[in-house]
Amino acid sequence: MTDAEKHKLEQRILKRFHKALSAYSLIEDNDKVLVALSGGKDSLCLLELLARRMRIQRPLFKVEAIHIRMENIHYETDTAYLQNFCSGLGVPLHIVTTRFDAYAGTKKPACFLCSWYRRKEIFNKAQELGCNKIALGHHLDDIVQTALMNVFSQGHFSTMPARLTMRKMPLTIIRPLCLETEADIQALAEIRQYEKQLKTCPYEKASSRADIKLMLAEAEKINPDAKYSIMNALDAEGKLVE
Ligand SMILES: Nc1ncnc2c1ncn2[C@@H]1O[C@H](COP(=O)(O)OP(=O)(O)OP(=O)(O)O)[C@@H](O)[C@H]1O
Repeated sequence: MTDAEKHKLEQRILKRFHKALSAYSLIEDNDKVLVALSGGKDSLCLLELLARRMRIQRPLFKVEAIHIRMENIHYETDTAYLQNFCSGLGVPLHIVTTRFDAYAGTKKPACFLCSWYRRKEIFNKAQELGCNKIALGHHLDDIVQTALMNVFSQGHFSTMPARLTMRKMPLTIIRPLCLETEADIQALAEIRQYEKQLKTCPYEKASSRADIKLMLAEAEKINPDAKYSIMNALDAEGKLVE
């Protein structure tokens, strides 16, 4: 990629990030945002963008990061790398270790339990740290794929919103990458040389998300803007703010 192409990519990512912040009122003065950092390209990109934005005068907000280690899942996350990454951005990192029992009297799949216990730790830590917002690294492709999966399997038009105010906790979930494409984030990850984390989860298998991705690629042959069209429909129906 030439320097001019890199510059163009960075400008597009920044523009979409700022558009998401203002269109869905994601950040306000005095917010304290806890970024959920998995170590994957999406949340690394999210943390970089929020940490840089934090240094600008308005709005005045603080950023911290959390990484959850699941003791019983052998994710080889390089925590020293995450620590360095956060230090370089001037962001405190909290590493929390937890575990779940995949066989304990429940028929819920391991992936559901893992994600449920991870969220629980993130919510608890956010409240302990006095954070009012939690930022997740989902991007436009994730949001559009989820919408299609919900239409096909759940019978309703809904998705992961850009901003979700929790009813039972004083917390708001935000997704500042909601207008970024996965391809752009992937390209940025290559430019920045984000370290790839080794995932060796024993429960991970081909998901229905992979099938939806293929289907969406087919739809893009008919209309290259198909995913933006689905995103516009979600926006028009008020599905991106709850
Ligand atoms: N172990 C973790 N610790 C903290 N946050 C996490 C962890 N795993 C996932 N998350 C948060 O949940 C989001 C979605 O998780 P998912 O596993 O679907 O990641 P992904 O689409 O592969 O994104 P990423 O590239 O950030 O890993 C992540 O972007 C991150 O914000």
